[in-house]
Amino acid sequence: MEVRVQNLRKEFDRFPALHDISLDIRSGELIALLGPSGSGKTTLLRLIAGLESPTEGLIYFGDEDASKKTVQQRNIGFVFQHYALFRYMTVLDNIAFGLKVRDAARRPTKSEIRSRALELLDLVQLSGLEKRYPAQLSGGQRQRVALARALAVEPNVLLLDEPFGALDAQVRKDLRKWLREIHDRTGHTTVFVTHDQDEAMELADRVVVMSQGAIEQVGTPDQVYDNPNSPFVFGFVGQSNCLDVRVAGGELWFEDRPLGLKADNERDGSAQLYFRPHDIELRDGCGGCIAGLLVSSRRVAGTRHIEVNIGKDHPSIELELPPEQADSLDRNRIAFRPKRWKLFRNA
Ligand SMILES: Nc1ncnc2c1ncn2[C@@H]1O[C@H](COP(=O)(O)OP(=O)(O)OP(=O)(O)O)[C@@H](O)[C@H]1O
Repeated sequence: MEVRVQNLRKEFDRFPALHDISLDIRSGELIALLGPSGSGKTTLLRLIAGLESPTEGLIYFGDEDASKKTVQQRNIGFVFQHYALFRYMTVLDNIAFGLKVRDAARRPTKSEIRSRALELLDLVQLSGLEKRYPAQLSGGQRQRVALARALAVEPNVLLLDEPFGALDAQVRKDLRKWLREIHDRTGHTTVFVTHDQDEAMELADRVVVMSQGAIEQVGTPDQVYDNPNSPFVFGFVGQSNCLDVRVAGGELWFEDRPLGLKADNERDGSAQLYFRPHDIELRDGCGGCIAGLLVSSRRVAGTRHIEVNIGKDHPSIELELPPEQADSLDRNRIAFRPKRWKLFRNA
């Protein structure tokens, strides 16, 4: 189901947790709400669910105004980071719970409930564990059961709040892939909260980047990574370097040197140059480059990350290079120039 959020504002005791949020979530879409702690992700999720009511604004489910509807009326499926399963119920009973407690008119028969729960258990790849109790499962298995339980009621919208947040890195990675597969099979409109950019980029159809109670950018993972629309998004989604530069005569200058980078349509004045650690080219001589000393070097998977000191008045720069290229550098003089970059003007 399509969900539309219109001009939402939420205050807690006059503290504005969300300012004027508008967002259209398409039917069947998997959307990630991504942002640092306190940016308002969970508050937005709880407003969509009906667990909080907005101070101002509307929420539509399809064409219906759902703003005044209860959680039950909205028919939401939830998975939280620490959403404890019912400890004294078996896995199968946990999954069946939402169907069992339906009012008599909408409740399927006992055998229909059982077969639906078994189907879901199979979907989340836990067949055979139906008689276990939550304490007899791993953390990852518990979250799979929680997802099966949320799906049992055929929710209009599935809301996931850091569902893998408490799990270790490898399990998280596996579950991410698995969740994407389940989503592709079941097609529920899904909103997923995370502060982990890798998780958002890998899983979501679109990413909503939030900061301080507002939406900074909405786009596909490629759009927000390749074309961030603010310094915040550039810095939050992926690694970045930032350098104070000057625009003069359609060119970029760093201190007293031109960088050999054109800024044709920019007015003269100061600006911030953002670029990714791997989007650079090494230079031999320094006609148009940034130069500095190698401070440290560390291996990260297939690349080497090197830190370059470019002068005491500037933050150090991080570059990402193939190990063989990094190892052949003269540590006393690393010269480079961004290949892809973006300029943000100082106000
Ligand atoms: N019930 C509440 N009462 C008062 N303030 C609240 C309440 N819930 C949230 N806030 C405040 O609203 C802001 C947004 O909180 P929210 O939990 O939505 O952020 P978040 O992005 O989900 O953060 P995290 O990643 O840490 O969970 C925070 O400043 C928080 O302190």
